[in-house]
Amino acid sequence: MEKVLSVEHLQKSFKNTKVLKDISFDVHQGEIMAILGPNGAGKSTTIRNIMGIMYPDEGRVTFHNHNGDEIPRHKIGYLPEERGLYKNVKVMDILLYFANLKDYPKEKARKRALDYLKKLGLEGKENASVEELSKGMGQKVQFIGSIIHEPELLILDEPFSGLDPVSQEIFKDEIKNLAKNGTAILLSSHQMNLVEEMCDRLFMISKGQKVIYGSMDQVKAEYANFKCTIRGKNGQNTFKSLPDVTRIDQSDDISVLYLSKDVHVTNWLKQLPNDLNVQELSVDRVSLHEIFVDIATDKNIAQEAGESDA
Ligand SMILES: Nc1ncnc2c1ncn2[C@@H]1O[C@H](COP(=O)(O)OP(=O)(O)OP(=O)(O)O)[C@@H](O)[C@H]1O
Repeated sequence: MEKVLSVEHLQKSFKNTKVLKDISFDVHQGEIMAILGPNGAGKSTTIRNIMGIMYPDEGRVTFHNHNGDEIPRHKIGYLPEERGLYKNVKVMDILLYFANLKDYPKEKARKRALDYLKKLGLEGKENASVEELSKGMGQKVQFIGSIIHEPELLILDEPFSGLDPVSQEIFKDEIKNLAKNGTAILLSSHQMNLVEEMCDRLFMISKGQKVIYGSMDQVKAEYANFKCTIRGKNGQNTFKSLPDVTRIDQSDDISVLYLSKDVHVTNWLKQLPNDLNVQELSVDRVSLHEIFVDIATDKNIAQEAGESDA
């Protein structure tokens, strides 16, 4: 698929602190690319540099063949982390205002607005004033505002925050639909389960630096080793002679054994000691959530596994 956005070697400092250190990634047509990282990692700063809200000290942002101020911003949709809509304005008026800012035809925008209000469970709210809406409803309206003009690239900074689980699912499906229809999507989110379900590729950043970059499948193959969870009364010594165990977490009667990368699971299971107390046993892949927590807490799964590059 065609490359829509390219971020190359971005560097940015605030006062004397470097918050972006050589950030590079691409977003392609029709894909959902996640930008992930702990609080303060530099996600929003990266996004603000892409949007031209601030400028990088080094590096460049390219949208199709355009750089810097030449980028046609009306072809980009943006849901910022900071939410806010004018309070005493009708929902439809504010959506038409967003469309107008992007030079999008008014009648087409009205039709799209009504369609999306319906899809997002806000049918009949077009004449409500924004101040009558709940926080989640307001967020839905702001989301519609970011896509009303059929952008080629959609940047969503924490789109799920503050939404109930049902609304999160609706947003997730809608974002997937947009990608299916060709929109390139860059998504920042802390909801790892949703990211894991919906994203094609991910870029993980920690302390302003790349830690992981690759397709979801590559990342899983590279970092999501197996773990074996055993419920039963077992001491640390029980597992001492077991091969291919990189870490053991034990609390009460639960032991979680993290297995090394290329372990053959069935062969490994055969080596469990005979005197093991097993009430329950499961073998699973480490989730994206666990990979994230390890990186954020400097346990460094990523460094152990080696870096993936897309
Ligand atoms: N305008 C600014 N002036 C000074 N420092 C800033 C500014 N904006 C961001 N920072 C700093 O840059 C770093 C990265 O912040 P950023 O908002 O990009 O992180 P983030 O990954 O989006 O975090 P979060 O998940 O908490 O939203 C932080 O240390 C933050 O304090």
